[in-house]
Amino acid sequence: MTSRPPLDVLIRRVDPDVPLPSYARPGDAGADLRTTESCELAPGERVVLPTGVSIALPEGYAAFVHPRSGLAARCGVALVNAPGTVDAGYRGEIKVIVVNLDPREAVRFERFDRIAQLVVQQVEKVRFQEVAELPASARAEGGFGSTGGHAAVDVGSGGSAGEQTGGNRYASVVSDREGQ
Ligand SMILES: O=c1ccn([C@H]2C[C@H](O)[C@@H](COP(=O)(O)OP(=O)(O)OP(=O)(O)O)O2)c(=O)[nH]1
Ligand SMILES: [Mg+2]
Repeated sequence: MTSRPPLDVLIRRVDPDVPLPSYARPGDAGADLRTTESCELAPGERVVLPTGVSIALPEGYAAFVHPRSGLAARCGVALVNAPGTVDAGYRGEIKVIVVNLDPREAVRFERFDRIAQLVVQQVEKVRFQEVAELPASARAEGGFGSTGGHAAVDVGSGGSAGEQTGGNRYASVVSDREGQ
């Protein structure tokens, strides 16, 4: 099997001392990102951590900031927006939005700890072609547990994705409506 040569991605250190993102093992999909700031997160607390690097991806690519499974399993650390999307045109410092989901324990990060991993992928740019009817498919409109295995979520008529029936358990996104 022939493997493709690696893609060259331009990178700039915002923090001159930060180690560059690197793959821990051959075959890894994600290159580990480090934080340049130390911090302590109380249970439930979130923080935006700098990584000390910015990149210039070729057009047609995006980078995705994924959580590290070990941190999630051991400490309950998650990324609020996982996976974070780094656009090809973004030249700012890559940031990581970390949350401590452990109900009891604080979590501490030291400078240069590995906090997330960056997966670079080719992405399609699409042209949306509006039609009155979409072509038929086996799944049709079935979603959210429609194949069984657990109680299907009733999203109701006009309900937003993920809305729970019988309660107001979804967060309002009012502040995001300006851009629509
Ligand atoms: O985990 C992340 C996610 C995003 N970004 C940067 C790169 C990305 O190109 C930019 C914008 O991200 P996104 O499009 O997800 O955020 P938005 O809220 O839609 O902001 P914008 O209005 O700037 O697109 O922020 C990060 O550094 N880390
Ligand atoms: Mg955006």
